[in-house]
Amino acid sequence: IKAEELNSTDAEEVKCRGRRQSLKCNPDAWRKQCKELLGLIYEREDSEPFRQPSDHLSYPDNQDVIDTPMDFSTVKETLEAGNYGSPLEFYKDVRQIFSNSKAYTSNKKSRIYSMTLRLSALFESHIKNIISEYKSAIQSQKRRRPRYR
Ligand SMILES: O=C(NCC1=[SH]CCC1)N1CCN(C(=O)c2ccco2)CC1
Repeated sequence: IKAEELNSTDAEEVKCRGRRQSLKCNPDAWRKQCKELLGLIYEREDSEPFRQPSDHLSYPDNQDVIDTPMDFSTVKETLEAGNYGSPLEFYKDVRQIFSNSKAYTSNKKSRIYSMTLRLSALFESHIKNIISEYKSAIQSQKRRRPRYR
């Protein structure tokens, strides 16, 4: 069979078989990429208030406003324990951190809330292609298996 006779999915699959470990085709590459992204977030001073669970003593109403507390140390532990099945689950938890802060803050000008705006701009600019590379790696790994009904 000549290469040009392969359809695009086959060609993609053949290409991926050859380059299994490359970023494009490795469906597990996202874990390392998310670890690196977390490192970037930790480097930012803006992440300081979000690296540990908010202490309910100084923010008492936090509990009733926030039904899913989340912070970057929890995300880091979950990622390092291998308890995220995909970058989408990682994405969901990180976005929870930002939405909690938004839900909690009384005014949009609050210092802490403005920190989450900068952090989420950084986060969104990186997570986008981690997720799209993951999705295309999954696509190219899909072998067409006959579906037995
Ligand atoms: O207490 C913490 N973090 C843990 C810390 S900070 C240093 C010691 C332990 N917060 C405060 C509440 N949070 C907000 O997003 C917020 C929005 C408007 C006002 O507060 C989340 C972060």
